[in-house]
Amino acid sequence: MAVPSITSLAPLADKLESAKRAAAYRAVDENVNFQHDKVIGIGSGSTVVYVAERLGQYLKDPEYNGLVSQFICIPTGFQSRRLILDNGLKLGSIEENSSIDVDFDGADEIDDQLNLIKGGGACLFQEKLVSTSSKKFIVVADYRKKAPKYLSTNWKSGIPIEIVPSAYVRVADDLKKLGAKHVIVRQGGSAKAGPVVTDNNNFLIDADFGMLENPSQLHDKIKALVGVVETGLFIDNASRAYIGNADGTVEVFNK
Ligand SMILES: O=C[C@H](O)[C@H](O)[C@H](O)COP(=O)(O)O
Repeated sequence: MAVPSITSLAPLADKLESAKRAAAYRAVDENVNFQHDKVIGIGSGSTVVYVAERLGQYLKDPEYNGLVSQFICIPTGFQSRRLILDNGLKLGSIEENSSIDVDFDGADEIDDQLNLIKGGGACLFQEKLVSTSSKKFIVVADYRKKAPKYLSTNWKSGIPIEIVPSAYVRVADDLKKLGAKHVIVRQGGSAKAGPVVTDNNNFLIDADFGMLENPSQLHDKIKALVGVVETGLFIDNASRAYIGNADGTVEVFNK
């Protein structure tokens, strides 16, 4: 079956989903070099679902099947592993593929320099490992994610920070000393009594520092704290961002 053209797609019932799909499909169409790319990173979240879906459509197209069936897809967590398998793509590991041709991932917020907040879905460490191992890192997101200028303008729940569980009190205290106004250990809510446990068996802290004029400096300070595994600030990492709008149009921002 030939890959459906973007212009022929029927709109989805939910406009937000249409926006995510439009961004993801176009990002795949414009950033996978089917002749040369061999290793593809597949991130986490609700937008990247459509990236895997689009690659699955290419896999079913006889014109691309021979190439896409040879792609090795590197996941960023449990959900993304399932996305790869459910779309018939070949699952690989970063241990065997430490250089990735192109990585696609979502974001919680994107500033005007293409710095990101990520980790709203608790997947930030593996996402950073994969995105910083990629020659191109393409962000896919819907219209709610673009900050007018600075990070933490729209994303109000704080910077996600993955930490070693035994260090949670110490890291929380140190974050307050760095200026965090509000610090919480993320809880599982009705789905789990107690803290969220990441795919790496760690905890997450969400630390609210207000609007971020210098996210790079803050990232460095947080990263230096004992007990911090990684921060959800992705600095100077993304190559390009595809932002889907409710009307199905997509805006493209380059680094
Ligand atoms: O931990 C989750 C990831 O960083 C996601 O990529 C991020 O939360 C964006 O997810 P969504 O595409 O669902 O907005």
